[in-house]
Amino acid sequence: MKRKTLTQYLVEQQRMEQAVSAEVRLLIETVARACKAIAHAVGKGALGGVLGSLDSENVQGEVQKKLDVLSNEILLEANEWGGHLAAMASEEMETLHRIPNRYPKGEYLLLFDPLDGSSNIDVNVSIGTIFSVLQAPADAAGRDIEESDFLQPGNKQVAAGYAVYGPQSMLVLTVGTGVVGFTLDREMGTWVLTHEDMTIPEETSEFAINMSNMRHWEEPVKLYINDCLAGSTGPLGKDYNMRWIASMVADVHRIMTRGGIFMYPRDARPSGRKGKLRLMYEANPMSFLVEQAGGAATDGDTRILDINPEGLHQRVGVILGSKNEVERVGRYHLED
Ligand SMILES: O=P(O)(O)OC[C@H]1O[C@](O)(COP(=O)(O)O)[C@@H](O)[C@@H]1O
Ligand SMILES: [Mg+2]
Ligand SMILES: [Mg+2]
Repeated sequence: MKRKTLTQYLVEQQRMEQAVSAEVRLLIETVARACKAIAHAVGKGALGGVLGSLDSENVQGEVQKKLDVLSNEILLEANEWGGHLAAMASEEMETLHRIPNRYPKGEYLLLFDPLDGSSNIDVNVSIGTIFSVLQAPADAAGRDIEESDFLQPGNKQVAAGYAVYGPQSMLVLTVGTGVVGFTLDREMGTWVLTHEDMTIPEETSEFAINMSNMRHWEEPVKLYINDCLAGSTGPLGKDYNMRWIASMVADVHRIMTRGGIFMYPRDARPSGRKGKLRLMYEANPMSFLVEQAGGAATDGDTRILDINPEGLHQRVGVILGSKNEVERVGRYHLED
């Protein structure tokens, strides 16, 4: 059986489903090309001199790894001259990056976490790239894009996806017509459609959370996890399994494949009150994908895709995955 490539899939989405414009199709192809270059750099590891940290910190005060910066540069360079973007924003940059005047401009905005799971880079565990596409507001035509143009709720995303650099490199994508997955054919250098119609089972008995933060969590999360730990003799009546890779991309990819619930909740630490993960670069694109695959995503109280962002680097509590389990955690919050 001859499989479709990413290009063929996108042409179909444009011509037959009218799910993407020609610009978005080209934009996604450009992001995918950049992810291929990042996959290549990741694969070289110590041989390519890409492991280890730099002396710099990003805007969030986190030490930057060489691969954080390299991946950011690859994405910026690949997308600058394509003519489909008005501006970009990244977890690794303090403010937006407007398309320079020497290049043609388009009407879309691209946001990304260039390298997700930074703590796993040097230990050879799966990492990834997450991206989100928005349309610039109509009144932005003919003027410079501002940060406020990016501050749209996640339900306005035109497309979102992630690449996971693991035993295989995969690109998982939604343009609002379900979720599909492509595997990188390393010999041919092509993204090949291998996972059609990815769906998350509604039920699960597998949770993912960083248990070392337990003492800081809010009460509903503590109660829920305690009930999971109580297993089949506890109130939930079943034994749970636990996984925590510490790369959101890899944890979400597992959930996309076999279900589960992923939680990085708000907590009582000054650094955790608003959550750890970033709304615009991590929570929104992943929530769009998860919902398109039949799952759910909230911050405990509110659907993530309905949150009105206040800042580019805003953080948020994240609870996402199998629908019935996410709703269950929502009930713990309601009872609080
Ligand atoms: O080290 P912790 O607290 O378990 O946090 C892990 C989480 O942090 C992240 O690595 C944050 O992303 P970055 O690596 O892009 O900063 C998530 O991918 C992951 O889920
Ligand atoms: Mg990240
Ligand atoms: Mg990152």
